[in-house]
Amino acid sequence: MTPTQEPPLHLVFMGVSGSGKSTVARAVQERLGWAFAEGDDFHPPENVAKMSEGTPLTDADRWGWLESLAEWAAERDARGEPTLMACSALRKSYRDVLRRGGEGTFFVHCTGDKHMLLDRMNAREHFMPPSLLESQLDTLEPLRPDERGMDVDPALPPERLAAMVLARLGLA
Ligand SMILES: Nc1ncnc2c1ncn2[C@@H]1O[C@H](COP(=O)(O)OP(=O)(O)OP(=O)(O)O)[C@@H](O)[C@H]1O
Ligand SMILES: O=C(O)[C@H](O)[C@@H](O)[C@H](O)[C@H](O)CO
Repeated sequence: MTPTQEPPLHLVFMGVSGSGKSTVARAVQERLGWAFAEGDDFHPPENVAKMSEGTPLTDADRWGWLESLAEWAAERDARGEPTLMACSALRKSYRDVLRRGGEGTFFVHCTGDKHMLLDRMNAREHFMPPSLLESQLDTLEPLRPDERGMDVDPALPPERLAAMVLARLGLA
């Protein structure tokens, strides 16, 4: 019998702005060395301009951006390569687009205390103003039980979170 090959994993670090998805994704990237896409870098300039001036994105602003991220993963999936991505992926319908990147798509939802996130957003230099956190939280649909993924708490140190993700996936 031919052994069946597992599809490549595509780990998507998701959550509202300031939830630490890029930080934990980079900590995992250091351990695994897989290709990494920073969702912020895939936004068209109009989206960045909108967020910078404190206007939340709409669904219509997000579809093309999500499709470009799914295409990035799908290209690598076709070559049998696993990937890492940081993308807010706030709604289930957005995650449905990202799942087109490959059968092995797995979400890591960074979800923690709102005040801690606000403090962290206030302390950093970034185009996303802290005033947009509220609309991000209003838009957020947490992972449903039938979606492949896990929650992590960004109050923990990034290296610890990376170890938890690797352990959960049997990659430690
Ligand atoms: N686990 C952590 N422990 C301590 N500080 C953290 C942790 N995760 C993130 N931070 C800090 O919180 C801030 C936000 O983190 P990060 O940029 O990774 O969030 P993000 O979800 O990618 O945000 P955005 O989507 O807005 O770019 C950063 O200043 C980062 O250094
Ligand atoms: O869906 C969205 O509203 C956007 O993706 C935002 O979440 C930003 O890209 C990011 O969080 C800011 O850094």
